[in-house]
Amino acid sequence: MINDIKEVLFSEEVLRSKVKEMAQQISEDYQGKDLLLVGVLKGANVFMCDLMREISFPIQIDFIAASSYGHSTESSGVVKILKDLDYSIEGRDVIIVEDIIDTGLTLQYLIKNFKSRNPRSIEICTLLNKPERRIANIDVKYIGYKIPDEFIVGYGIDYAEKYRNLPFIASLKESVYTK
Ligand SMILES: O=P(O)(O)OC[C@H]1O[C@H](OP(=O)(O)OP(=O)(O)O)[C@H](O)[C@@H]1O
Ligand code: HPA
Ligand SMILES: [Mg+2]
Repeated sequence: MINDIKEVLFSEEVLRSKVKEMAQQISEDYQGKDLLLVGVLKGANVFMCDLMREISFPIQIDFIAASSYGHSTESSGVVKILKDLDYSIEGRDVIIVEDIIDTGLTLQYLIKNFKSRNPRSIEICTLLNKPERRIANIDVKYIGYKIPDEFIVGYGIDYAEKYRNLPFIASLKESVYTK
């Protein structure tokens, strides 16, 4: 697995302190509110688990599973919902938690879908933002890092369903996905 890595972009230690900082900001902004964090599976799984444990008051969580990349490094442009939310978000203060925003097509679809369910408020929190490839314009309140236009893996993020279990975030050697 390590032989497939081009460069480590964010180590475990660096991620830990960034996630803590993001959770502290959310804790300040949402203190006294009835916050629901919605993780977008599968990619946001690891980030969501670390983020929620650094939030300083009781929150609720839910997950939606959405996929548009499949086994490719390019978005198919079609967002498939593989698992919907378990609970209603009507009247709730919702933060959608994403691992990465690339073209923005996944979030464009999810935000439209969520808004039709009448939440009280809806904001976005993403660990990574890759603005160079953006197709859909998304308003993002919480961003961990801006990253260059490279295909990355680790900390929940996959290529062809693999590498999610790397504890750090890294770029992948092009030979891995061009062969
Ligand atoms: O901004 P976009 O171009 O839409 O890309 C971002 C989305 O792509 C990835 O999901 P993917 O479809 O790979 O599903 P996964 O989370 O199960 O890996 C990632 O987790 C985001 O949800
Ligand atoms: O760079 C990426 N890596 C993995 N999955 C992704 N989904 C959107 N962008 C990426
Ligand atoms: Mg993926």
